[in-house]
Amino acid sequence: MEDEENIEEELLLVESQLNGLQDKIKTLLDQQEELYERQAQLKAMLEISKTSRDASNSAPSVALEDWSGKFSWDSQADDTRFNVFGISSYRSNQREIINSIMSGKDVLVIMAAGGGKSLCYQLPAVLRDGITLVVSPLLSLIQDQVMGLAALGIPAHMLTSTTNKEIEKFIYKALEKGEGELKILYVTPEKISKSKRFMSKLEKCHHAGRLSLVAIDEAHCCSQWGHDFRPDYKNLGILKIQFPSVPMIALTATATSKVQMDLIEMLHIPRSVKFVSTVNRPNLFYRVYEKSSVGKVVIDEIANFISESYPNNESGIVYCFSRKECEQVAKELRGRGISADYYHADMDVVAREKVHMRWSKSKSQVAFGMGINKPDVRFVVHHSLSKSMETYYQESGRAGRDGLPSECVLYYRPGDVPRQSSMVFYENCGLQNLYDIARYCQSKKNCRRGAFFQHFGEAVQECNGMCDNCVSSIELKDIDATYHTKITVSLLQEMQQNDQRATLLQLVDKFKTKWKHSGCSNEAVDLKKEEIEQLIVQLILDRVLKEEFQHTAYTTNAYVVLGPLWKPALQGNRPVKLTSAIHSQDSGDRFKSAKRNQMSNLEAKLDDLRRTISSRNGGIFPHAVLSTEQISLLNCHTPTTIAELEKLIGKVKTDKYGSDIIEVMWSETGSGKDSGDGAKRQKKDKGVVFVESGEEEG
Ligand SMILES: Nc1ncnc2c1ncn2[C@@H]1O[C@H](COP(=O)(O)OP(=O)(O)OP(=O)(O)O)[C@@H](O)[C@H]1O
Ligand SMILES: [Mg+2]
Repeated sequence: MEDEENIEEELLLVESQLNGLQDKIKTLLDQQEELYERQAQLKAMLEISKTSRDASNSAPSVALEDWSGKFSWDSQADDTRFNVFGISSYRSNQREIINSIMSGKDVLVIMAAGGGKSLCYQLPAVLRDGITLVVSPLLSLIQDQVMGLAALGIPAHMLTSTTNKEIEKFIYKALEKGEGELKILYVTPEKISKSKRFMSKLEKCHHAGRLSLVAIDEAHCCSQWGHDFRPDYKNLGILKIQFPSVPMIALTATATSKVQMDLIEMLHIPRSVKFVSTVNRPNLFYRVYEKSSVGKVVIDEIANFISESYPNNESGIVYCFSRKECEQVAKELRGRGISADYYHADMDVVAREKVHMRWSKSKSQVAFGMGINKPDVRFVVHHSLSKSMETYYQESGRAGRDGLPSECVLYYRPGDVPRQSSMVFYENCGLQNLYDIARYCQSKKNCRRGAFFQHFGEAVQECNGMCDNCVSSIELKDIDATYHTKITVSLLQEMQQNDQRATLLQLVDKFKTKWKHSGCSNEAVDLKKEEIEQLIVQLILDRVLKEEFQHTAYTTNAYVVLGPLWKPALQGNRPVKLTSAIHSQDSGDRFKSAKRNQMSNLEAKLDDLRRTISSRNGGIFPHAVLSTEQISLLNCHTPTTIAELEKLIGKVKTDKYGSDIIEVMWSETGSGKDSGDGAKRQKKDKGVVFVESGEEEG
């Protein structure tokens, strides 16, 4: 009997030790996974650095070459740039890239969206004799390019599944026999990997010395480490093998060192000359809005945002989670008077072309979907978060490709994270990538631009007040959520012991019930539903919790379970902080819409001022000088000193525009250094009437 008790006691002890050990193993496995990841990155970086060193050793001309020097084609290139493309000067790296291509080198170009990659292969295509082959992943992108080139009078065609027989015949003749006028031929990667007929025509073209250049656009699609892997891109290596003497240019807006390494290897261009430009898009204003859990409210907010900020039919794109959602949101926006068209790559050709044309010609304001190429897109709205920072960078980067100020707005709610995670968890690094962008969205303090620099491993540059967090006037506070975390973890622990699971939203409900029962005697603050969601996602990002997936016949469900670091969180050893806005976004927006169309004199003057400053600063976004919310705030609080102003609009803007703003404030409110003047004071008193301060005072 006693023996049995002893055994049972020891059994319990062993079991609890085993549990502890299993947790440690889990943590170690997670660490191992991270280290493997880092190991792969470092290996890739080492390899790239070796490759470029080998390349420069074996071909010293590459290292010695000055790509910005003088070349025999200079005057012809300048003439084509100006007279054909209508471009008055090169942007950063364009000339060097064109020169290296013209010298017959293979080239790898990493240049931000809208940086001007197309010119880098289109100009050499025009200058060199023969036909340039361009591989591009999306029909819509190809259509845009071909349309654009046609407008410039450059003979360009595309050969895709939608090309009619007659044009196909024309293209094949041009390739095979050099008949007809063809300078640039666009194809999708499937043509290279799947059409033997096409490849044999291309071979003939090359054999006759008429294949002048091969360009691989959106080259990141080659790499499964990239955000947009396309299996057919993997087969493009064949091009360099079959046409070794033809220069190849691979272009992308984003490539981590790992992806660069992959590209060089897969495309067989180890000696390529590499040009890397900054990822910074200084003309884009980035912001994240809190997204309501009520679908209709979100649509109202988007509709308000568009009609208020872009009343003159300026073009924009809205990205949604799924095609179905695109269709729905487009319909609802139309119902609210916004001319919105729904557009995606799989639509039937005629319908797609119609939509595309309407939008390109600015007959409709908003387009939905992907891969649309219009330089004067003034805003890109994300109805829900993208699946990675790279994807977001690329999609939001469709705004302002003409270099003019534009805006990128993402509507975020934590509940959208599991929607995405159940789609991406099976992808290579899918969850890790998603959590990176979730971190971007959850942050209320960090510079949005800084997040891009960090993600792409680039030195930080000035944001210049071009993101919400850098210019925010919303007061933030840190809530101590250590106790809430304990409750969440113990809740999940109990559930897991009973073999139960909960989705994020179910967990929020369970949390609320448990919170009520816990008596609230604790000093911890009561969290709003949105804050609980935010906390749970933060705990997932901090690995206190994690997501687990279960497949059913129709769908994949994401559940929240204990993560590797749940124990210290349960013991309260690691304080958890949640950043919260004292004034919620919502009330700010309500404030804004209440003031809409009722601009006071002061607001009108501040609006003028922001336009003057923006044009004085080379056309930066007026919104970036002072947002409409900030104008309302100034109107309300009428600051008359720099110190007061700084409290309302932050340091960066005050340093830059403070004296101008204060001047307007003084002129309108009659306040200022010399406000001892009775008449001015009287004017100020009048100005204050609308905030009813007189009544309060009296
Ligand atoms: N040197 C230049 N001066 C003025 N405008 C330019 C110059 N080079 C390109 N552009 C314009 O910039 C816009 C974007 O160019 P392009 O489409 O080549 O960008 P991209 O780098 O391919 O971007 P993405 O990654 O989005 O495809 C186009 O409207 C183009 O005409
Ligand atoms: Mg491009």
